Amino acid sequence: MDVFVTTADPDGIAALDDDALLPAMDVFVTTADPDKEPPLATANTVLSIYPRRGLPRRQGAEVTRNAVVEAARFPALWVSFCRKHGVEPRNPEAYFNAGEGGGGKAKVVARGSYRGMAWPELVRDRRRVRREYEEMRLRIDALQAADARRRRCGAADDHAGVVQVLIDSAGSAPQLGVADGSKLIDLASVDVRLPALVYVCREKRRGRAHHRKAGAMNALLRASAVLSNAPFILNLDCDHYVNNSQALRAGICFMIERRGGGAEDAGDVAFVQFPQRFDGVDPGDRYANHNRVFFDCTELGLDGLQGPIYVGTGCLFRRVALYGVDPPRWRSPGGGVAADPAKFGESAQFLASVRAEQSHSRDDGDAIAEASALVSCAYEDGTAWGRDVGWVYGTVTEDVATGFCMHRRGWRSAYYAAAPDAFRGTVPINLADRLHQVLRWAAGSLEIFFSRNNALLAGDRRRLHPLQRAAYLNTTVYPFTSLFLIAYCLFPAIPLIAGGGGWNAAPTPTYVAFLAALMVTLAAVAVLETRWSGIALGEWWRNEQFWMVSATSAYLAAVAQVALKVATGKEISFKLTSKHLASSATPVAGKDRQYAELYTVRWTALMAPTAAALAVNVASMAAAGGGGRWWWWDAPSAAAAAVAALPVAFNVWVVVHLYPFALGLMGRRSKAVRPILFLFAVVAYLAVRFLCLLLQFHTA
Ligand SMILES: O=c1ccn([C@@H]2O[C@H](COP(=O)(O)OP(=O)(O)O[C@H]3O[C@H](CO)[C@@H](O)[C@H](O)[C@H]3O)[C@@H](O)[C@H]2O)c(=O)[nH]1
Ligand SMILES: [Mn+2]
Repeated sequence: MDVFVTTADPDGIAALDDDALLPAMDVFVTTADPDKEPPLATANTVLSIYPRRGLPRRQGAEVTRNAVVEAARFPALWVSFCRKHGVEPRNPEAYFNAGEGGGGKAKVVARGSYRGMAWPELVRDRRRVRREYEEMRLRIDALQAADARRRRCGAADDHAGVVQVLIDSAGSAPQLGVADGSKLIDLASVDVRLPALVYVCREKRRGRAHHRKAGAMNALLRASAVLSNAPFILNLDCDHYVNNSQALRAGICFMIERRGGGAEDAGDVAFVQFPQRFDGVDPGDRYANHNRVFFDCTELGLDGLQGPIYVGTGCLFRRVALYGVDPPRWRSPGGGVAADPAKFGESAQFLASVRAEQSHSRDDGDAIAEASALVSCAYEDGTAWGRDVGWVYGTVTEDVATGFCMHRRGWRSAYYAAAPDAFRGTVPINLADRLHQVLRWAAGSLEIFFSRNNALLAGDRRRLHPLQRAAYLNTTVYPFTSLFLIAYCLFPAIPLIAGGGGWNAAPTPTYVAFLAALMVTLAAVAVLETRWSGIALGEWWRNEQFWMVSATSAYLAAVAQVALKVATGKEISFKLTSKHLASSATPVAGKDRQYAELYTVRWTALMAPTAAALAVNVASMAAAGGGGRWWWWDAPSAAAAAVAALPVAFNVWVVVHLYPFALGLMGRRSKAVRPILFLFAVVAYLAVRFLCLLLQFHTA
C-alpha cells in the first residue's frame, strides 16, 4: 500500500481500498511473431497480470494461442498461490528464477516481510506450484517445436480473425476456495476468482495494410469495448511483465476525478506512463539500454509541464481519451462523447459502448460475434481510426504520435516511477539488434515530423503548452543531428591524413572561447543529468558513447529512409526486436554464457558510416604520430607541440566515444585479442593513405 502515499488524495485511496469499487481495467498484451517473441514469455506476461481482465492477441500464430491456453490452465493455481502468500513478482519465470539472468538462487519471500500463513506452508506450496510451472513450460516448449515445423508452409499475413474467450469473467463477489486435499494447495479463505482472458487475432489479408502494432491496438480497443468496456486500459508488450501489482492501482489514482475538480483535475489526465525497466542487460550496459537519463530526467521533467511523452509499453490509458475526444476542461458543457458512425464505424454495439462510458462484462455469443466483426480488415475503411481515433497510423513509433494527439487536444499525462518497478521487460543487448531498434525509433520520429502531427504547426496554441511543443519538436527532429555529427567526425580528420595544410595553424581566440563555452555547457548538462536521474558518471558516459555510435549509424540511416519515404512514398518497415527469456538463461558458471548475445557479431549496412568514422580517426592519429609533428623533441617549441597535438586530441575524443562500437564489431574476440584493434588501425591507416595518394595523383 505504500505506493499510494504520494500519489492520490485520501478520498481516492479510501475508495480504492474497497476492491468492489475499483474501476475495471483491460490489459492489452501484443505479440506478433512466435519465433522472435517466445510464447513462453508471452504466457508469463499474461500470468503476471493480476487485474480483472486480460486481452492478449496475436497475429496468425497458432502456437501463441496454444501457449496462452496452456497459461490459462495454470493460473487457477498460480493466481491463488500469489494471493494466498502475497507473492511478487507475479511472473512465475521471474519469481522462480529470481536474480538477474537466472544466475542466483530462487527467491523466497523475505521472512520478515511475510505476513501469510505458516512459513513451512509457503515452502511446501511453492514447491508444488513450481513443479506445475515446470510442466507447463515443457508443454509450451513442445508446442512451439511442433508449430515451427507446421508453420514453415503457413501464411502469417493472410488469415481470418479469431476472438476466443479462454477464461470467463467471474462475478463481482469473492469466491473462496476449498481446503480439499485433492487440490494441490489449501485454498480455504483465498479468493479464487480469475480475471477474464480473451484471445484476439485480427484478420489479416495480403495487400491490405495492417498498420503493425497500432493496428493491433485499435483492433483490441474495439473488441474490448463490446466485451468489457473497462474505463482504463493498460498496454504491455509481450515481454513486459507486471513486477509490482500495486502499481496498477496507484496508476489509476492519477486519473480518478476528484469531487470539486479544480485547475489540476485528474479528469484531464489521459495516460500514466511508467518508466521501462529491463532484465538481462549486461552489467556494463554497453549499449545504454537502461536509458535512465531519458526516463528519469526527460520524462520526469515533462511531468512538470503537460506530462511525459507516451513511449509504448507500461502505459495506462483512459479509454475515452483514445476515442479522440476533448478533455473535460475543453468539452462544451453537458457535451458527452458523440458516438458518430462516420468516425467510429458502423457497429451499433460499439457505438453503444462509446455512449455507455462504463464497464460491463459480456462474453455471450453475440458480443463475441460482434468482436470478431470489429477485428476484420474492412472495419476501419472510411472511418477516422488511425487518424483521429485510437492509435495513430503512418509511423513506426505510433506511441509518440498517439500521445502527441492527446496532448494537442489539451489532455495531460503523468509519470510514475513506482518502487519496486511496476513493469520489467527485455531489451536487445546485441549491437546489430540494438542499432535496428534505435533506427526504428529515429525513423518513426522523423515520420511524425513530416506528418500532420508536426510539432511546430499542429495543435491549438492554448491547449498545447509551448514548452511541451518544444519538447515534441526535439523528440521528432533529433535524428537530423547525425548530419552534423558525421561531418564533425569525418571532415576535420581527412586533411590530417591527406597531409593538407591548415592543421597546424594556431586556433583563433574566438574559437577558443567558443570551445570553452561549449565545454562548460556540456559539463553543466552532465551535472544536471546525473543529479536528476541519479545515475553514476560511468553510466552517463556510456550514454554519451552510445549517442555518438547511434547518431553516426542509425540516425543517419533514419534520415535516409525518411527522405526516401517523403520522395517516393516507400513505407518504413517495423523490424521486430528479438526477445530472449532474460530470467531463464541457464544458470551456468560465469557471465560468459549468460550474456552470449552481447558477443554475437552481425554486420549490418547501418554500421558502415560509424566504421568509416572510426577508421578515419584512427588513421589520422596514426598519420599524425607518424609525421611526428607533435612529438615534443621534433617540435620547435612546447607551445607548437601543443597546438599540433590539438587535432590529435580531437581524434582521440571521437575514438573513445566509438570504443563500444569497436568492441561490438569484434565480438567474443574483443575479450581475448584486444590488440586486434591495433591491427585494424594500421590497416585503416594504410588504406586511407593509399586513397589520398590516389587522389593526389588524380588531381596532379
Ligand atoms: O507488426 C507488429 C510489430 C510489433 N508488434 C508488437 O509491438 C510490441 C513492441 O515491439 P518490439 O519489437 O519489442 O519493439 P521495441 O522497440 O522494443 O518497443 C518500443 O517501441 C515501440 C515503437 O517503436 C513501441 O510500440 C513499444 O511499446 C516500445 O516498447 C511487441 O509487443 C510486438 O509484439 C505488433 O503487435 N505488430
Ligand atoms: Mn520490446
